[in-house]
Amino acid sequence: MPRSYKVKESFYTLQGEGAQAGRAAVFLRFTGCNLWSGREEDRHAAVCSFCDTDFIGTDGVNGGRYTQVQCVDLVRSLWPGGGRPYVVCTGGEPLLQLDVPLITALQSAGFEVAVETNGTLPVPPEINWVCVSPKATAPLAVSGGDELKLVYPQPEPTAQPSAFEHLAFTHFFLQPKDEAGRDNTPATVAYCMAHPRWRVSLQTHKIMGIE
Ligand SMILES: C[S@@+](CC[C@H](N)C(=O)[O-])C[C@H]1O[C@@H](n2cnc3c(N)ncnc32)[C@H](O)[C@@H]1O
Ligand SMILES: Nc1nc2[nH]cc(C(=O)O)c2c(=O)[nH]1
Ligand code: SF4
Ligand SMILES: [Mg+2]
Repeated sequence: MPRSYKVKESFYTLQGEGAQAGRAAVFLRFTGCNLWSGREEDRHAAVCSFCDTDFIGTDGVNGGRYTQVQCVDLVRSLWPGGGRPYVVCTGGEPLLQLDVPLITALQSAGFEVAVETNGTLPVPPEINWVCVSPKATAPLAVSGGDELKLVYPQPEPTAQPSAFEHLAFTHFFLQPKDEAGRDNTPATVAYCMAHPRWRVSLQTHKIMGIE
């Protein structure tokens, strides 16, 4: 039996965040995370308590249990043709499942492979674009990549922007934490203006009303 991947959902949209914002991409959202069960009743006790995503189960659009071949076929079927085929692997925590055979199979199908990770797991060097988003007290297992995208603010001393500036990332972004009853954009703008190595990343898909 070939191994199977649990996929919550997969869809074609524009990357909303970070240095690739505005770029067409197939999103491949894997089920499950190591920093939160995904259940609301566990949120208050989770290491990562502000997640904006449902990553439980396989019931989303194009969700299911897929072999490597089926996964690649799904991603390929969602790309419209032309351009620079791009797949963003996210979750949940994609590196609980995304492995080198799937990465290289996606690349053989013509895709550049990006990952959105919380940085607690080793990142296969084969990945073309690495976005790390550190969380609260979760120990970082990653020392570099293409972009570090920190949700801001987070109260923990271990999650302050200054704790990451020594790392080997090309881009350093602060992304306003989306939370009910509070707009974190002004504080994010103020921090970036006072500390110019940081840039603001807005969740532009939410502004545009797309997935
Ligand atoms: C849902 S996570 C999945 C990937 C991975 N588990 C991670 O945390 O990077 C995708 C991106 O959304 C960001 N994110 C999650 N909740 C957010 C929120 N409430 N406000 C702003 N960004 C958020 C994460 O930091 C991450 O950059
Ligand atoms: N459009 C769009 N861009 C995104 N960038 C990162 C996302 C994620 O949930 O990982 C995301 C997402 O969910 N939608
Ligand atoms: S690490 Fe990522 S997927 Fe997991 S709970 Fe936090 S934001 Fe959500
Ligand atoms: Mg999202």
